[in-house]
Parts: sequence; structure tokens; C-alpha cells
Amino acid sequence: MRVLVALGGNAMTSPEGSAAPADQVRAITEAMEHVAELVAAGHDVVLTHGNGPQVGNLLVKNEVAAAVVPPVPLDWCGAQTQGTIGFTMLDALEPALARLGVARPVAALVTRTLVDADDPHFREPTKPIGRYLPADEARQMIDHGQHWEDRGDKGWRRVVASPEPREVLDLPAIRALVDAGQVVIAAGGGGIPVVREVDGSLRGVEAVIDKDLTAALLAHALACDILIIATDVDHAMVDYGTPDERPLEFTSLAQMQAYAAAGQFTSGSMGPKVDAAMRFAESGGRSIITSLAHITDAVEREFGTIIDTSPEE
Ligand SMILES: Nc1ncnc2c1ncn2[C@@H]1O[C@H](COP(=O)(O)OP(=O)(O)O)[C@@H](O)[C@H]1O
Ligand SMILES: NC(=O)OP(=O)(O)O
Repeated sequence: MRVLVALGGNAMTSPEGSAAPADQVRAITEAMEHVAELVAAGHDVVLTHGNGPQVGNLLVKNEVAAAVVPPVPLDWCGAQTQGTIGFTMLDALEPALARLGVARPVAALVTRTLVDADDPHFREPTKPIGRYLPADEARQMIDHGQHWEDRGDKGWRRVVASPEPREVLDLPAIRALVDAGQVVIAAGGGGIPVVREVDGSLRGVEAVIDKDLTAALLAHALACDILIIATDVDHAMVDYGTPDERPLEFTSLAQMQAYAAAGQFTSGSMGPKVDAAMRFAESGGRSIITSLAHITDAVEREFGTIIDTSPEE
């Protein structure tokens, strides 16, 4: 089967959320063991990944060093995260495949995603990036013109524009590599956001696209059988965080839409994952939300929160 796996931040930072290089390498190395198992089971795998912590940290470095070296825009920071995360994944996935006796080349592609220049999300930042700060420090940043949002127990987090992904522009290259049997890492951080000018040229724009939404678009464009949204919980849950919480297993698209409409899935965490999963299911595929450790079980043994259009719909 052709499977697109979208790796969340939990697959790339320490359990405490540290994005220190050693913590990222450790988390990615473990994640790639699970991805290698899926490839070894005989599936064609396309990987995409988030970049929220990393792109936020790069932005801060730019701002702090602005008096010394010229700062670069947010889309450049996004491109840089595709480079470093892609390179770290390559270094970890190749030996993991070799240990399982799988001879499959791996490629990481710099990927651009088209967005609309007049997307209303440019006016209303919603995408949390970078580190968490206590409320008083976040308020100082707000006084400097930044947008920050209360994210609950962990503190406040900076938010930036997050337009809707419209088209993965490097799709032909991704498709050619997948068709040739390569494991492809693409559209990291949702892809580098670009808009098309009236003369047809492309221009990067300062935003961070939601990687789960791009994953749904890419999975459809590549005619994937399954989209797996890999995170740190085995299932999406209803009544999450209450004594009545319960895991969702096989769930019809209509039922999932009803749960989402009832506000069961928190924005900024499970909300966009369910949204992306429903979009891919709407386009005719099967979506599975589960933990990284269970991605092979998800495909081979139908584990996780599985959403597709059931025959009666
Ligand atoms: N309804 C829900 N069911 C399961 N987990 C939920 C739900 N609502 C919020 N969560 C939280 O969402 C988290 C996963 O989202 P997030 O941390 O953004 O993932 P990632 O970094 O892997 O993309 C889980 O660890 C859980 O705490
Ligand atoms: N770009 C993006 O969605 O990153 P995270 O998954 O890390 O938030």
C-alpha cells in the first residue's frame, strides 16, 4: 500500500518538548525505527513532518542577532527547517532500513506549497510556534508587536499566520521518486508557503502552514491508500480529559464530523489532526490517527482511530 505518514512534534523533540540538537536526533532516530518497520512490511512510504518548535526557535535567533547579521524572513526559516530535519531523518532512516535488510533509497525534498495571497488567515495568526513562555514574558513580546496566545498549562506561545495549503508545487518530483521506489521525505512544516504573482512567478510569504492539512492534500494528490497522523496518543478520544474519556476506533466520517462539530477536539493539538484526517477521508482515502509506535499496526492490523467513508454513506 502507499502510505503517507505525518510526524508530529512529539516525534522530533524530547518528551518535555526540548528542541536541543541531541534531543531532536534522539527523537528522530527512534521515530525512524518505526518508519523503517513500516517500509520493511512492504509499503511505499512518504513522510512529512512538523516544524513548529524548530521554526519558532530560528525566528528568535534571527531577531536576536539582527544587529549583527541580516535577518531572513519566516519562509526562509521554514526552508531551513526542511533542510535540517530532512537531513537528520536521512541519517537515521538509512541505517534503520539497513538493519532490517531493506534496500530502499531515501530522499528529502525541499518542497513549496502554494497558498492564496488573500487568505484571511494572514490577518489572524493562529499557528503556535517556538518555545513556551510564562504570561508576563509573553506580554512583553506582545508589547513589541508579536502575537502570543495562552496555551494552557505549558504557558504562552507565539502564533503566526497559517494560510490554507492549496497545492504542493513540487508534487511531480515527489511522485517520480515514490514511483521509483524511494522513501520520500517532503512538505516538511506543511511546505514553504509561496504565492503566485500576476506574472506567474512565485514569492515566499511569511507564514507557517499546518503540516497535517498539507499531509491530507499531498496524500490525495499521490493517490495514497492511507494517511497516518502519527502523534503521542494511540487514539483520538471523545470527552478527552474527563472521567468519561474514551478512545475512538473505527469511526465513520459522519460520526467524526459530528464529534468535531460538538467541539470534541482541541484547536492547536487534536483539532487540526482530525480536520486533516476528515479531509483525506472525504476525498476517498482512509485516515488513521495513532501513536508513532503503532504506525505498522495501524496499516497491518487496523489499530488506531480509523476514519473512512463506510459503505452505507
Ligand atoms: N480529543 C483528544 N484525544 C486525544 N488527545 C488529545 C485530544 N485533545 C487534545 N489531545 C492532546 O493532543 C496531543 C497531541 O497533539 P500535539 O501535541 O499537537 O501532537 P504532535 O506534536 O505529535 O503533532 C495529545 O498528546 C493529547 O494531549
Ligand atoms: N508546521 C507544523 O504544523 O508544525 P507542527 O506540527 O510542529 O506544529
